[in-house]
Amino acid sequence: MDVNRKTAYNTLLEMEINQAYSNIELNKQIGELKPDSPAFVRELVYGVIENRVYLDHILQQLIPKGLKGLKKQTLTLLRMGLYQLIFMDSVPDYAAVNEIVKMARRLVPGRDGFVNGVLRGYKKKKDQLEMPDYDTDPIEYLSLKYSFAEWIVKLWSEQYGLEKAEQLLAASNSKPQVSIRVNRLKISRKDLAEKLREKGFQVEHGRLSERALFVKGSGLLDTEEFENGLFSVQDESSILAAEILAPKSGETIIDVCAAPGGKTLAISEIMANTGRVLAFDIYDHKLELLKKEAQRLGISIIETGEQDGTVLCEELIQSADRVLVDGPCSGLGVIRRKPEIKYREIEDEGRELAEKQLNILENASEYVKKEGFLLYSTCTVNKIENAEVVSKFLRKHKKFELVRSRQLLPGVDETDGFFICKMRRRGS
Ligand SMILES: C[S@@+](CC[C@H](N)C(=O)[O-])C[C@H]1O[C@@H](n2cnc3c(N)ncnc32)[C@H](O)[C@@H]1O
Repeated sequence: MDVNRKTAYNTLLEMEINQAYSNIELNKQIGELKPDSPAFVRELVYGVIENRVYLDHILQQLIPKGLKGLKKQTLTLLRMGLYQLIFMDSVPDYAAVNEIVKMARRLVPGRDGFVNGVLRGYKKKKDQLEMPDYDTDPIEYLSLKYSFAEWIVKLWSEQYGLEKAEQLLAASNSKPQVSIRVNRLKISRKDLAEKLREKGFQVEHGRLSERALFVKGSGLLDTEEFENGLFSVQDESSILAAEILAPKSGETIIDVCAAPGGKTLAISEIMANTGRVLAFDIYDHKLELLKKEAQRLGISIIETGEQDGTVLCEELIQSADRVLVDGPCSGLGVIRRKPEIKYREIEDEGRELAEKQLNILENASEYVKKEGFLLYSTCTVNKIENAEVVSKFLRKHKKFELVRSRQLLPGVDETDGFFICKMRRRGS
C-alpha cells in the first residue's frame, strides 16, 4: 500500500472517529509511518479537510443510498479518491482511482468494487452534477463554494449580511502569515528583525502591535534566536489583546483560562518580568507547556494552578489589578489554522458555550480590585459568544464599565478572527 496515502488515510480516519486535531494527528502519523513525501500527505489531508462539504455534496449524487450508511473507512477513502480526481493535477486519474481501490481491498474488504464504481462514476457523470444556484439558495450555494457547514454560513450572514459573510468565508480559507512576538526582555524589535533578515528571512513590522513581526522563510523554529527565547510564534490579535490589557510592572494579574500560555507569556514580557502573574486552567497538564515556554523566554513571575473558572475562588476576590478571561469558544476565528472547524457542529450556535463564558467572566470579575481592569477575549467570530456575553455581563454588573471593544476579522485586519473587550471596575 502506498505509504503516503496510508499516512493521509490514518490521519483523516482518526479525525473522523476520534475528532483528533488535524495538525497534531498529521505530525504523529508522519512521525510513525515516515512517508516518502510529507508534502504530498499534507496536501491530500488538508485538501480533503478544506473541501469536505463540497466532496460530500458530490458523493451524495454519486451514491443513490446517500452517505449515512457508509462505514467511516469507506467514506474516508472515497473523499481521498475524489479529492485527487478533482483537485490534484499532479496525480493522473488512473493512479488516483487505482491506488484508492487497492487500499479499499485491504482496509474495507468486499467494498473495493463499490469504491471503484463510485470513483469511475464521477469521471462519467462529472458534467451532469448539480450545484445550487446563488439566487435560489445563497446559503447552500456559499456553503458549497467555500465548503463550510451551512450553519456557519447562515450565522455569519445573519450577523454580518451576505456580502461580508462571503468575505469572511473566503478569508477563512486563506493561509495566514506567520507572525511572531518579539521578547523585548531580551531584544528590540529592530534588532531581531535585522538578525532574521541576515539569515535570509523576509521580515515586516506588524500592523497592530508594536512587538509583532511578520516573517517569511522556512526553518524559523530551528534558529538560535528561537532557541534562545528571542521570540514566540503568535498571531498579532493575541499580542494585541495582551497590549490592550496593558499590565504594568509590579502589578498582580490573573489569567483564568491560561493554557497553553501565549497571552500569559506576552503579559509577563510587557510587565518586564516584574510583578505577579497567576495562570489558571481547568487542565493542569496543559499548563506544562506554559512553564517550559516561560523558561525558554526567561520569565519567572508566573505561578500556575489547576482551577475551574466556573467555580468562584474566594481567596482571589479583589486581589488583581487586571484579569484576563480568554475562555473556551467555538474557534470560528481560527479556521485558517484549523480547517476542521468549518464543519464542526456546535450546540445551539454557541449559546451553550456563551453561558459558560458568562459564568467564567462573572467569577473572574470578582477578582478585579476597585479601579482595576477586566479583559474578555475569544478567538471566534460569533456575536452570541462575544458582544452578547459582554452586554449581558455589563447589564448585570453595574460596577463595571466598558472601556473599548473590538472584533478583528481575517481578510479585514489580516489577523485571526478575534474579539477583545476591555472593561473597568469603578472605584465605588
Ligand atoms: C482559548 S484557550 C486559552 C488560550 C490561552 N489564553 C493562550 O493565549 O494561549 C481556552 C482555555 O480555557 C481552558 N478552559 C476550558 N474550560 C475551562 C474552565 N471551566 N475553567 C478554566 N479553564 C478552562 C481550556 O483548557 C483552554 O486551555
